Amino acid sequence: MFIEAKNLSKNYGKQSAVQDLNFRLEQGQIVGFLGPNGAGKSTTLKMLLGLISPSTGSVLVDGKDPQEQEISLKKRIGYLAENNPLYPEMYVREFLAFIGNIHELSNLDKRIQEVIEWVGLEKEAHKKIQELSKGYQQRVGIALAILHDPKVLILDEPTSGLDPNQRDEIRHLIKSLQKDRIILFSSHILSEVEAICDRVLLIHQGKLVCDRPMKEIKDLEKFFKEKTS
Ligand SMILES: Nc1ncnc2c1ncn2[C@@H]1O[C@H](COP(=O)(O)OP(=O)(O)OP(=O)(O)O)[C@@H](O)[C@H]1O
Repeated sequence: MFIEAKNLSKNYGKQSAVQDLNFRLEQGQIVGFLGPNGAGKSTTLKMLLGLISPSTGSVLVDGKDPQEQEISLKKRIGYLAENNPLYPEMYVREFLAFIGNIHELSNLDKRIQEVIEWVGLEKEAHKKIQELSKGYQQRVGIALAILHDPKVLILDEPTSGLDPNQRDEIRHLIKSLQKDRIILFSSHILSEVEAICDRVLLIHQGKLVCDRPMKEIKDLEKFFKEKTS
């Protein structure tokens, strides 16, 4: 499986949000997608998911346009949105079952239990989502993203709102999912990107200003500032 952006651009009215991006993502890599506020990260992620269409250029998932094969593609992609939209009135298990049914998963109870343990929600799983702390709500979002065992994980700031211990746990979790998957995640926490990513895509004012292996970048914070100021 691969995801390819080819001359990808998006304008909102007269404003250009993303300009002429080119990159290719392969399985087995965790790729950090970085950039200052307003650089165009969420816009790019939404185009990769087929949620919004490019103004020009294209996204290819296994050589196909995600907008033309929306349902089959959704089965292969897990997405944690930046604002992590959840149903606050639902209980954790009820919510995961609701989503699992949409994905038509078999052995759903077993899978829900597995995912709940995986993201460390055992003690909170009997609660309504609105009763959970921000960090635990974030874990529900991650449980949701991985429930159907997708081959591609797109995570928009997965550790926002988490304390340092929780961040470590989620980091290990993401690492454990690396094999055979494409994982793309955006984060403003550069130490986390340094610890977890194999590769860094850096976007500034809608343009890709770096696509490099993490090991070639000595000090990511310094590098980020040099490229984006
Ligand atoms: N629906 C929209 N309509 C108009 N402009 C938009 C829309 N969504 C994003 N933009 C603009 O496009 C640019 C890129 O925004 P985007 O949300 O992709 O950036 P980002 O890198 O994800 O930022 P952040 O780190 O702050 O979340 C910004 O100037 C933003 O105001």
